[in-house]
Amino acid sequence: MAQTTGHIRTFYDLKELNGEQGFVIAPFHSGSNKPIVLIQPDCLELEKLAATPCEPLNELDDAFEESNRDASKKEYTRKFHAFVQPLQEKEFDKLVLSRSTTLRREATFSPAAAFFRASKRYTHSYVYLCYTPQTGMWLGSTPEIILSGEQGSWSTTALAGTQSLQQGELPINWDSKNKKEQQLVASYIRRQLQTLHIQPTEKGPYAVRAGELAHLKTDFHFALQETNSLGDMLKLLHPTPAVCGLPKEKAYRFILSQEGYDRSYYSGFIGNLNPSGRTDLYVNLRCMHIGKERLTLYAGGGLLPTSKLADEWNETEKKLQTMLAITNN
Ligand SMILES: C=C(O[C@H]1C=CC=C(C(=O)O)[C@@H]1O)C(=O)O
Repeated sequence: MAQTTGHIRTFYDLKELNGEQGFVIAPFHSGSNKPIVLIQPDCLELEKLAATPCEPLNELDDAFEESNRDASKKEYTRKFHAFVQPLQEKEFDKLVLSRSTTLRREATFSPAAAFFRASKRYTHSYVYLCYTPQTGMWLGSTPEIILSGEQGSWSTTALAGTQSLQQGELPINWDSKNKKEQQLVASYIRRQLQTLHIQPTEKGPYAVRAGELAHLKTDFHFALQETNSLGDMLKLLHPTPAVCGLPKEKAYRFILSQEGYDRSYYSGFIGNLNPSGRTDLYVNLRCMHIGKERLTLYAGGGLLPTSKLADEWNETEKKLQTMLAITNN
């Protein structure tokens, strides 16, 4: 889908999405040059656009690429200790530490071809390719729903804990760290829904696939009497402890000040918002920013006081593979 005419809508508070309809891309944290962007499509047949010359990627890309340097293993190690210490001192129950890595964009790289490769390969995930002048171009394959539904029937999920598939199959056993990591997300979601007097029905936790990885997931199903406050609900859910931490506000501030780089649209959310039709919004994970000269890939992982540096680093490496695997033919 595409919006070919009119102004693109931008917002700085999720509440402003109440009553709005369109395709949304929201950052982890919205600020002066990181708006929540709402595309209101007027064209659903992209073939018709093929004849229209494309605008070149705008200047934002250069600034973007400048501010997103790689976090080396050394830098990651320093941050890992800076995150684990307050966890061990019980200031936080959970913190998600993430990083980005940058690759040179090869002349042969085609965003559309990468999108089709991802769609074919990641049948269990939501695969998107999105460009707006405000956000630049993003491609992702995410396993995590933040809010989906239509009419009276809605759902959200608690997805956390990571293991590799075992000979292509879902693992049966999960260690206590992974279980705890996911339980913290599930109990946060329960609490947030309770503040709206919502008593969801639950399914899980159960193991699900995301590319070559497996996660633990709990589904929460609930009814909504009216759908004009989806922005309020998103504000209540985002950022979940699958990408942020607990306690929420304190963890959010800690990450913004200590993670040392701008997550941009990684770990925000993306998808269709339609209060009078169907909504399907996903946490923006396993994604990359496609710049003029560089590709910036993102990945993070939930830390608990017991987390081990080598395991967490390896987990981010594996998550980065999701996008790496589709950048080459
Ligand atoms: C933060 C990410 O994943 C989240 C979703 C599933 C499992 C996660 C984990 O095991 O840490 C993360 O909470 C990411 O992919 O960058």
